[in-house]
This record gives sequence, C-alpha cells and structure tokens, in this order.
Amino acid sequence: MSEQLSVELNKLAELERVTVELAAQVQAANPHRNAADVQVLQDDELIKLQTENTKLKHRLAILNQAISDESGKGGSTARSFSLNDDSLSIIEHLRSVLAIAITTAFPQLSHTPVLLTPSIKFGDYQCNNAMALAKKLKDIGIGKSPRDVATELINSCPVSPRIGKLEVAGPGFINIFLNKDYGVRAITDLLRNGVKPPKVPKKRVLVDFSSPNIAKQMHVGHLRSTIIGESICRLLEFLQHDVIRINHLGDWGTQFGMLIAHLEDRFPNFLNESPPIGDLQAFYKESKKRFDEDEVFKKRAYNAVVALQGGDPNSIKAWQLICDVSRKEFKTIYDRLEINVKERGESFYQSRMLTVVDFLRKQNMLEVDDGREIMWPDESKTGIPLTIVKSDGGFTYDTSDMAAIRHRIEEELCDWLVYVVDSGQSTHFATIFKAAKRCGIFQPKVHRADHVQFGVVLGEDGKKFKTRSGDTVKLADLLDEGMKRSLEQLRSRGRDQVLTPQELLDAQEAVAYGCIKYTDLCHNRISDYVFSFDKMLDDRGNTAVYLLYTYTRICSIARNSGEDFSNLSKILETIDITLTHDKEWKLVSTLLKLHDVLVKCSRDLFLHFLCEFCYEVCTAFAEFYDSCYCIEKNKAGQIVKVNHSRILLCEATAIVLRQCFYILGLKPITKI
Ligand SMILES: NC(=[NH2+])NCCC[C@H](N)C(=O)O
Repeated sequence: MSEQLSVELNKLAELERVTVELAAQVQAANPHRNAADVQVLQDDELIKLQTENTKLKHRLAILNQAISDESGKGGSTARSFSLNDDSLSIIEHLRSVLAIAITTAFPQLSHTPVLLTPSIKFGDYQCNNAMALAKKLKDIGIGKSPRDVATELINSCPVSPRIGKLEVAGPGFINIFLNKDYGVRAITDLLRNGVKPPKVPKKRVLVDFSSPNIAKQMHVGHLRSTIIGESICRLLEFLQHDVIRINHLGDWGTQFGMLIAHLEDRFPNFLNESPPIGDLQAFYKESKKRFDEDEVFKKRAYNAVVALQGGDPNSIKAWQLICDVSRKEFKTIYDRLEINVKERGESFYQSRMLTVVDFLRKQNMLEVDDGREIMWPDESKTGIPLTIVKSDGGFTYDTSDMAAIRHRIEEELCDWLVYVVDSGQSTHFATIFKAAKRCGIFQPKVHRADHVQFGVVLGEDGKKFKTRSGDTVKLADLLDEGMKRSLEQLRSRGRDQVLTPQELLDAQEAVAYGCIKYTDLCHNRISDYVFSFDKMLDDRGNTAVYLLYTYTRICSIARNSGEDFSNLSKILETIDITLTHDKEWKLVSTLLKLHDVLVKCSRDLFLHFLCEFCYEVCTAFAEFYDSCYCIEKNKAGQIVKVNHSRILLCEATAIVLRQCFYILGLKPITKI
C-alpha cells in the first residue's frame, strides 16, 4: 500500500509542479485573470494535465483514507468514513469531507486538522481552514489567496448527502449549509427509531464517583461527585461504552480502630443485638474525643485496627455494623436522586495493597524516608512522593489508590479510568497516574485516565457552603428543602388546583431534584458555583425549571390537537415532514446537533455543553412555536386545522429532550 502510494505521490508532485508552472505562465501572460479563469483556458496540454491531476488526487485521497482507516490514527480524516454513514455526528462527517478536500486540493498539506465550528448566522457550520492553508502554501512557494484556497476546497469536496450548499465568505471562510432533504430524512428516522447513539470507538471504562466516607457526613462535594459521576456514566453508556460504576467508599483506615473500641464499650452486646446507633457522626465525635484524651483507649483503638486488618471475625462484625449505619444513610440519598453505583470501598483492596507494596518493592520503586516507604512519581524525584507504607507499617490513601489502579487495569481490564473527585485532590491523582506509569501498570498508549475535577459549592455569601450555625449542610436536609421550595412554587402557580396529587408529587420531585442536579451540571464543572434555590427555581434562562416547562408544553401540543400521535411510525406513512419556514429549519438544524454535542461532551467529560444544547433546543422551539402555527383555532376556540408536519417536529423535539434529560438526570414529566 505505502509503496503504491509513494509512486503515486511522486507522480502527483511532478504533475502538480508542471501545473503550477503552466498556470503561473498563463497568469503572467494575463495578470487580470484569476485562478478560476485559468482552469477554463483552452490550452490542450494544460487541460489534459489538469484532468489527470484531478484523477490522481482523488485516487490519492482514497489511498490516504484507506491508510488512515487501517492505521486507526485518523490523521486529519475520520476513521472508517463513509459518506452515507448516518451514525457519524455531523461535525465528524463534515470533518471527513473537508479532510478529503484538503488532501485532494493540497496533498502536500494533507495532515492539516480541519477547523469547523457551528455557525450562528450564515449557514449551519463554518470551515476556517483556508486562511492558514494559504499561509502554509506561501511558505512552500505557492501563492494563493485564502478565498482561492477556499474555492479550491469547495471544488474538491466529495458530494455529500448531508451538504446542501457550500460558499466562500469574507476573507476565506467556507459557509456550509446542510441539505434540507437530509434534515427531513434524519428527523423522520429519529421519529421512527428514537435517538441512535453516534459512532465512537468503544472503551471499557471505570467511573469512580460519589465515594463518601463511612462515619463522616456525606457533604456537598460528594453530592457534586455523585451528580456528575452518574451523568457521565449515563452519557458513556449511551455511547455504547462498557461502563463500570464504582463507589470507592472510604470504609477502611485507622479511624475504625477507635470506632470499634468505642462500640465495644457502648454496646457490649453488639454481636447478638444490632446496636441502635442513630447518629453516627455523634458516635464518631465521642470516640475521637476519647481517642485524644484517654491513653488506654488509644492503645485499644490501635489494637482494634490490627485485629481488623488481620481479619479477626468479631472486629469484622463490628466494622460491618458501623459501615451499615452509613450505608443506609447514603442509600436514601442515592434512591432519591436515582443514582446507580456499585460499592467497592477501600477495604476491598486490603489484600491487593499487600501485593502492590510487594510489587513496588521488587521493582525498587520504594525508598525509605524517615521510617516511611515512599514512591516518587518519576525518576527525577521531583514533585510530591506517595506514602506507600507508614512508619508504623500501615497503609495510606495513596496505597489504596495504587492497589485500585492496578486492579482496574490488570484485573478489570479497563482501558479508561475516570475519577470524579474534587479539584483539591488534583495533585494526588496526577501523582498516582504518574507513579502507575512509572512502574508500568499504566501504559499511556493503551490506557487513559482522567481526574474529572470540580470546584467547590459556595453559599450565597460567596463563602464555602455551610448552615447558618456554620455546620456542614446535611444532604438529606438539602433535598428536603428543595422539595419544600418546589412545592411552594407549584402552589403559588395554582398547580395544586389542576394536577392530581400524584401528578403534583411527580412535578414536585422533578423540579426539586432536577434543579439541584441541573445547577450543578450546567456550569463548567471546574469553576465553583453558588448554591441558591431562588436562582435554581427561576423559570427563565438556562434552568431546569425552564426546560421542564418547555418539555411539558411540547407534550401538551400533540395532546391538544385532538388527534392520536402515539404511533409515530404509522403517522409517518401518510404524513411527510416539510421544512419551509425559517424557524422550522432552525429548530431541525438545532436538533441535528445532538450527536455533535454528545461527542463533544464525552471527549473531555464536560456536561455543561449538553445543558447549553438543551437550552438552545428550548429557545429554538420557543421561536418556532411563536411563528409557526401547529394547531389553528377559530374565534370560538375550535380547531380548524392541524399542521401534522409541525406536530411531528414538536414530537422530534420531545424525543431529543427526553434523551438529554435522561443523561442529565431530569425527569421528563408530561404535566406540570
Ligand atoms: N479512588 C479515589 N481516591 N476515589 C475518591 C475517593 C474520595 C474520598 N473518599 C474522599 O472523600 O475524599
């Protein structure tokens, strides 16, 4: 393949040179002609050469394509690209089309990455490559204006079923207009088959999220991890990845020594009768106080840790009882927010910590420092080392994460690891990833690891989110407050008069939990955000309430038409979708971006792009609904005409929103 390619490349380069030379001569003879005119000159030799040149360029594009498919590297072209492949997002499709155009028109620059953006005003997308390409061409002695480069790119684009029109604009932008027939086909397919996932390379990915600590309060930081982690899992599952959801519970460590010792004293009969620990935090505080003040107790606590780690059955039983109290608390939060995560806490890695320490010692990765055994993340011994074994022989958070990363890669066989943990731990994860690479567990060519970090939650006073008395806010109280506020809002709008009690409760939950989740997800996760129920419950702007209201409004349209729109496939047998009004097209072209957005979100695991998309869909829908009648009524309020095609567009909008709502954890209620 590559030999054939190099022969063709040489031929092509020679032809290119002759063509450029001839064109330059012609241009010199008649300086007022532009490049396009040159092409129509009746010079036999030039025409012959150009024809052959074009053929060769196409051949080359196909060969390049085949090579990049085979190598899987992609280069500037997409993998296994077929012009009729509907599972590719529009941007990916256009990127492939333009990559072929670049390779065809300017084979010397075939590895140029394609620059594409959705366009706001002119056309649907825009390609911005021509300016930089013209500069690069100039560097290799080919003088072409960016506009000419853009024209040549347009002429070299393969015919695509998705593109309606391409035009050069301004200094050399290419405006891309989608083909409306394609829009009709895509929407019809959406109505028939629902949202199909865009095609992306499949991975086995482990998402470590939520991960609160036993006997400690699950705080808003864990709430963020829980919400973001759940949505990331839903997104990756929708993209057909093989997802493992893991709750890396803090259920191991020296604090259990004092908890067990205290349990033995407070509830001596704990082996036979479940101890009624109502408030584990208070229990924790009591035992900590004793630990700090009472030397004898302290000793017992140490012994209890040793017994626990040694697998003593009574200690294990005591430990389990304590964990169960926290577990129950966590579960109520997970149930309320519909979180699905498998518990695999730090304790799971106890035996693996022993083996990973052994493994690291054998590889000479550990260094004794002041009685501890430490590991530097790289040979240069810069940065902060991990503490693998403490001076008392115990293990640390670092040890458990080294054991966990090894288990995830070598036993779970994951090729992508995602840790949804606050930004405060970014050094920890950067060090773990480097150390895992240093000792050969993590291979960057095969594995990917992301610390999906997020900022802190602030109160309305701009300081760390706390209760008035300065305590950490209990998550259950926070959810209760959300429920209370959402009910107040629904009542103030008189919804309790219209909805059945069940519908009211559904609406109350959808609004309360929806607004808490959505506020978290709609900001760039890296920044801090201010927790304010007033702002969350606003029904204007990019909020859960606005989206939920828009969705219910859409659902009511088909309902109010007096016709049955439940069997969409059947309706599509007799009704064709037409896109004549500007606002119809605007809505459709917005809906068609769903695949682009999902791919973009999954690339760096940012969900605010999906929230922005939902908001864009809702505003496009509002504009459409304001200017396009779906149901026409006479003065007496009777329906005189139903525009079926437009109602189908409403249904398509509902389908897209439902899919996005699912990923974002919003409940698509049909009445509010
Ligand atoms: N593999 C991990 N380290 N996951 C995150 C654990 C978070 C930890 N339990 C905390 O509350 O800070």
